[in-house]
Amino acid sequence: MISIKSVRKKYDNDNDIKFKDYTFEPGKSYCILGPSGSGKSTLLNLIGGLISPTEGIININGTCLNCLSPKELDRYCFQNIGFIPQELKLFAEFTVEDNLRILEVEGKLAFSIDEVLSWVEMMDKRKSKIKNLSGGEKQRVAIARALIKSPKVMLCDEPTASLNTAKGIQIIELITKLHKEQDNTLLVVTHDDRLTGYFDNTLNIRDLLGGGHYV
Ligand SMILES: Nc1ncnc2c1ncn2[C@@H]1O[C@H](COP(=O)(O)OP(=O)(O)OP(=O)(O)O)[C@@H](O)[C@H]1O
Repeated sequence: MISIKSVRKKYDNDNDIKFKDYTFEPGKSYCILGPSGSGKSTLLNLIGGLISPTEGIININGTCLNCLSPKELDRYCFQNIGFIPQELKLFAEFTVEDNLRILEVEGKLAFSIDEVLSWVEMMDKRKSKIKNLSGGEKQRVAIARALIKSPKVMLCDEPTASLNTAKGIQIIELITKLHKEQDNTLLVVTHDDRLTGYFDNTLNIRDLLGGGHYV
């Protein structure tokens, strides 16, 4: 279960975003829709522990994220959260398998590289450098990288943004299929309203914003 309570993020330049209290149920998938600049990435980054709230509490399965020390937070997020950012942050000069292998220095991985690459149908590209892959293939590597820890929470920021419609749908089908198999809680933020049918729940970011920014 993920709950946000009285959460507010005030950026240095006075952008001030307040979120309504909300609980995301365990094992469910959520699509959060909203236009550019509406606060989708802010919400995801807060839940993923990448940024801290100015006020409020973010609780994941009984752990208050913003009560942890920076070191505890790093460890918690590594073990419990699979994050697929909009900019995938893969190492372009490294091979597919080396992009996964470098995670081993951070901690024990739940699955083998072979397992996760077979789930995302990338076994034949394991020796390819990231810079030589298509957008959809890179997205598959990012999915494998997030899943290899068997996280209880999966967060995806605009997973179809750089893909054409057919490839985008394939990626969403893959993410939601793996979510069901792995029984994690899945949050996908997107501006693309063609994706809504693939999720247990669809929210508009308006439903989650509590005034002060987006009205
Ligand atoms: N680091 C930052 N410093 C200051 N303002 C920021 C920062 N990050 C985001 N913002 C502002 O907060 C608001 C919400 O941004 P956010 O990135 O969460 O929106 P978004 O819905 O994810 O947009 P997009 O779909 O374009 O990624 C915007 O007005 C943005 O300019």
